Amino acid sequence: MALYANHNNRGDLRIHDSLDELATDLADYIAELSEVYMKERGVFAIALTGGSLISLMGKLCKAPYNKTVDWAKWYIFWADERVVAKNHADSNYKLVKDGFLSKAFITENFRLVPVVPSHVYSINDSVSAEEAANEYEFSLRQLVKTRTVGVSEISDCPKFDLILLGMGPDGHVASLFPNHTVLDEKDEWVTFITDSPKPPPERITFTLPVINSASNVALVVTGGSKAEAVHLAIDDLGTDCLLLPARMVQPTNGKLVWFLDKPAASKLEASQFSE
Ligand SMILES: O=C1O[C@H](COP(=O)(O)O)[C@@H](O)[C@H](O)[C@H]1O
Repeated sequence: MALYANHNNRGDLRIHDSLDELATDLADYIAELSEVYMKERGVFAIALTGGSLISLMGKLCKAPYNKTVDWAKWYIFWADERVVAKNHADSNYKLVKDGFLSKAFITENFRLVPVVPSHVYSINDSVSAEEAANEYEFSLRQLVKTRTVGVSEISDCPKFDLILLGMGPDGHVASLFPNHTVLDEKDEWVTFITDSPKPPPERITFTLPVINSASNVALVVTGGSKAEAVHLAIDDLGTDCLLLPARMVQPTNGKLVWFLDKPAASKLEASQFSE
């Protein structure tokens, strides 16, 4: 049985007994949002990351979602990407392609589920990290102009319908690492780093203003190795943990949801949220 709770100011918590249960809930959540924004805007702009999140999205490629989701209206982006070739084992694009997109094309019944290839916005992997970030931001600016991606009501930032993030045991989200100057970036939408503490070193990443302008942000975090970071990111602990990247995810006009398994949620102070 999943525990659905709301934390005072850190969003909704969905704590699951098993990864299978979490994956079903995540697929339901994404499919529901896809339908909502399809009706509201005619398209669904979703940004993914890499890591363990992608295998947890796998159920979307299976029944009933493979038939109910209107894949042709999806526009897919990356909230962070490693600056490596698209066929490199470290590429977040490759992870999504192998673990999700390629499966979305061929279903159990061998019927096509058409994610339109031109709606898949991967980075240019043949230029420097700086150029790749600039090019990615340029593409985004064109898509915001045409409102394929919405725009924030309070800044010129893109307003993604959904940004799906994982979190590392150090509390990093996308490629925003603890104590890194990238956390202070306020002007750019997409920036780059060349000194990631987690390999590979060169990455591009959405900045916090872009993440926090989204209509919906989901943090999908599993495993006991992340329990301490989950505690620091969610519980009320005074000012000490405010600079943890995951804690800096605070959608201004959007909704934040945490998908956790029990080991990841094991250090949460239950008194701070209501069921
Ligand atoms: O390096 C990265 O790590 C995070 C977390 O990955 P996980 O495997 O611990 O879930 C991921 O969200 C990010 O996209 C990736 O570049």
